[in-house]
Amino acid sequence: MNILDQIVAHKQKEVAERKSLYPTKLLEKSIYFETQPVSLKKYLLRPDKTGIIAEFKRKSPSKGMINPYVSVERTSVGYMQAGASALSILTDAQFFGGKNEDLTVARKFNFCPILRKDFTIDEYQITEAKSIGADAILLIAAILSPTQIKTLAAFAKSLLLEVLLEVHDKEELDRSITPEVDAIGVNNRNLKDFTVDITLSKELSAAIPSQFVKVSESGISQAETVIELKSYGYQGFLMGETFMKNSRSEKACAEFIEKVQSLTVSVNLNK
Ligand SMILES: O=P(O)(O)OC[C@@H](O)[C@@H](O)c1c[nH]c2ccccc12
Repeated sequence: MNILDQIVAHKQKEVAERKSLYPTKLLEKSIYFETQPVSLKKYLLRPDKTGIIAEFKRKSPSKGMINPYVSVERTSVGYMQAGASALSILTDAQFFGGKNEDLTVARKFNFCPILRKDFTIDEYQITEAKSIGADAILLIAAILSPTQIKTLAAFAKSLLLEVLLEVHDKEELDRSITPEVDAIGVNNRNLKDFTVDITLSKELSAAIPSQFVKVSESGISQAETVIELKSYGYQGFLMGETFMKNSRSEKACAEFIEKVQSLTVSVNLNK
């Protein structure tokens, strides 16, 4: 079984367990059902920001342990102070070392949009995302049918959550695209074998209709890459490891963003 199949098999069990432990009715009592979410889309389009979605990720199947003891409070606040446009918080425990509480902590200390990064296969997880204070959820085309994507995205919208749809090739993009989603993320990492190739974002950019915000995901480590991807129409850049592999992830993020900003100034001067 490839890793993606293993994750989905585990998720199915986990969701079934959670459903009986914390029924939907209980989740709906959360205060976050009464608060207005912050739009990820809007923040990514703000001209005063760089479009970086900074991710909090302790470990991953591809890299193993990255930064197991790091503080979510310090990192998330630091990411936002560094000028990130949004946060992505991995809540999967088994494969990424995350938990729902990480997102709740980030929510408590930040006003920015927060993407709940998990492997969503069931409406229950969307209610859960809302209940912990998320503003947006991820749907991964590789693990969902087109009908599931449409239904799950519509359900997210009904809870005023935005949807980032992740694709890894043209075929996935063509079959999964639906007006219910807000942004399309091209994952440069192949989730089946972990190879990373940024050219994928460049190749797929023209095939993404302009009504969707374009996000390039994974494997970005150079400020120059962000500038290049911007010229291909990308407005969002999802970055985890480049920041998280440093003991002071927020400092790495601040330095990266400064570099992007100074390169942006020189690109504009040369126009
Ligand atoms: O750490 P990186 O290479 O900067 O990648 C971040 C993010 O794109 C990656 O964590 C990711 C993209 N899609 C996912 C789906 C599930 C879990 C994780 C991911």
